[in-house]
Amino acid sequence: MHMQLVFLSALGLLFIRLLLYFYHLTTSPLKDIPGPFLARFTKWWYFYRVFRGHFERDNISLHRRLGPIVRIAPDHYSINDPSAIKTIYGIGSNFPKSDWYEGWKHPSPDRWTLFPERNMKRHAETRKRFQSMYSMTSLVSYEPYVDDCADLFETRLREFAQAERELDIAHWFQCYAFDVIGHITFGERFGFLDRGEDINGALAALQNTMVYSTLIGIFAKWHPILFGPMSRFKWSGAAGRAFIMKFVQGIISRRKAKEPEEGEISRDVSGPQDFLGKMMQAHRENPEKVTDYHIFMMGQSNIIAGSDTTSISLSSILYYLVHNPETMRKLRDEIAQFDAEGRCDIKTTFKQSQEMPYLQAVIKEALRMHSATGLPLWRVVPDGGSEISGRFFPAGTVVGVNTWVAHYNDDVFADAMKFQPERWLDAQRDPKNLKDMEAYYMPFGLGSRTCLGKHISILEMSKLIPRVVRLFEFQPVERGWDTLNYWFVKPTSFKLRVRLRGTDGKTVSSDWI
Ligand code: HEM
Repeated sequence: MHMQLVFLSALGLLFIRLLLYFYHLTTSPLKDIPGPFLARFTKWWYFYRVFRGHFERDNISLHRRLGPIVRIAPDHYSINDPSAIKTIYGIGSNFPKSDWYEGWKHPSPDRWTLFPERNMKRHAETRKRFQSMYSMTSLVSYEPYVDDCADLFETRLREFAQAERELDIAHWFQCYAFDVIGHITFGERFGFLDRGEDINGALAALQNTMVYSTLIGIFAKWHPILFGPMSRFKWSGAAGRAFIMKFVQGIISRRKAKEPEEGEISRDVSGPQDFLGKMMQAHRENPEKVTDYHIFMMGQSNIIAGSDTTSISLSSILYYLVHNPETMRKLRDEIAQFDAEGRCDIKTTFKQSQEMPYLQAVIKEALRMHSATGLPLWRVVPDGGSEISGRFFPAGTVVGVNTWVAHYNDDVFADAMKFQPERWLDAQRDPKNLKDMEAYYMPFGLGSRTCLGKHISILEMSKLIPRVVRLFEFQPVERGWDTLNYWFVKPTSFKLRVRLRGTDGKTVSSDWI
């Protein structure tokens, strides 16, 4: 009898829920917005599509078929309209990140981090406190660390060239990006470039974290329930996050143990100074403003947000160069010309790289064609609702623009499927076109949540690309590549043959044997 009562109450509750659900469905002002049939009722459609690992393609094709606003899940709308950018992401827009970002943090409220932070006040305060460490003027203090890693990267490529062995350059870019971010953040390289292997399983741990966070975020309520039990399994993304946290804590403790006394600290700000050094100095000066938790949290953010993103972007730049020989030729011509004028060293300085228009256009266009992140940047419509793309969206609706959808919009980027660095140079003569493209160009996100490490990643890319392109020739082993999108759209492999171009870095060698 007792069991029967429980069963009937559960059934009753389910029925009421279904009724409310259908009431919402039929009265919603957004009910006529098109989308896959299942997406009207459940998030499982979105989950399944993301799980397959190619959501950027699904998202583009949905918009091509169904127009600028598409339903992806109940109350979740993907937008493809340049006019929506300012409303959703503009500074002061007040659209917080959605609960999808919950999956990117430890479930404990005390263990918040910057990237998934949904409390807009705490986010703004924290960001303001640390943004000078990521500024253009700070880059000078990080440049020697990048040079160190670029030296090692060059050595590894020379070895592959000499041994006439093909290499997975996506993997080596990952080694480079990890070592650079380790060096810049903690003053020590992790050693990936020395060994070329996944030391202590850190790369795998990060990848597992990506998959876990991307998927669990879709059903964010499950994250606090599943995180604990799943952390026990080494292969799981939850364990991956725990691994990275321990890894970062370990480095910080080692560094603290080595830290000199207050009086011994060098105040030479013109020399290289890593992130941790800067943070620890700020902590000593004002321990309440820069706490131990801040030091840990920002260090961890750099590793998670700044390694794969940069390596994917480097792969993308080289991918489009090796598949577009004419672009490669033009880039080499620019490098040779700047070299002849004494304006481009082998270890290209950041300043020199910024003066090379074709190099910058190549980087920009490659990041348009293949952006590191490939899911909509979900935000919640604030109180009072909002008009987006000619429709009124009630408060609480989740809306987002996917970088890939924006970048493949033919109205903004003519012939968007085509890799054309020249579009950025030609647009200099057409300010309206340039303004439109810039406004819908978002590889680093937008507005108050735009990438904090953007300048650092541009430093890493701008220095390495001219160096390898002038010293080496590359031949792709296969045309095209495969990618997997678990938030980061990662190439699964990118195999190349590599050959030295000649000691002067100018000789173009004969055909591949
Ligand atoms: C080419 C390389 C990179 C790309 C394409 C990239 C892309 C992005 C994007 C798209 C966002 C915004 C995500 C959103 O709105 O949901 C973001 C945020 C962020 N990125 Fe990057 N990133 C790169 C490199 C880096 C590096 C090197 C660092 C650190 C040194 C970094 C640190 C961060 C942080 C801390 C945030 C969160 C900012 C906030 O919420 O205020 N990123 N990045």
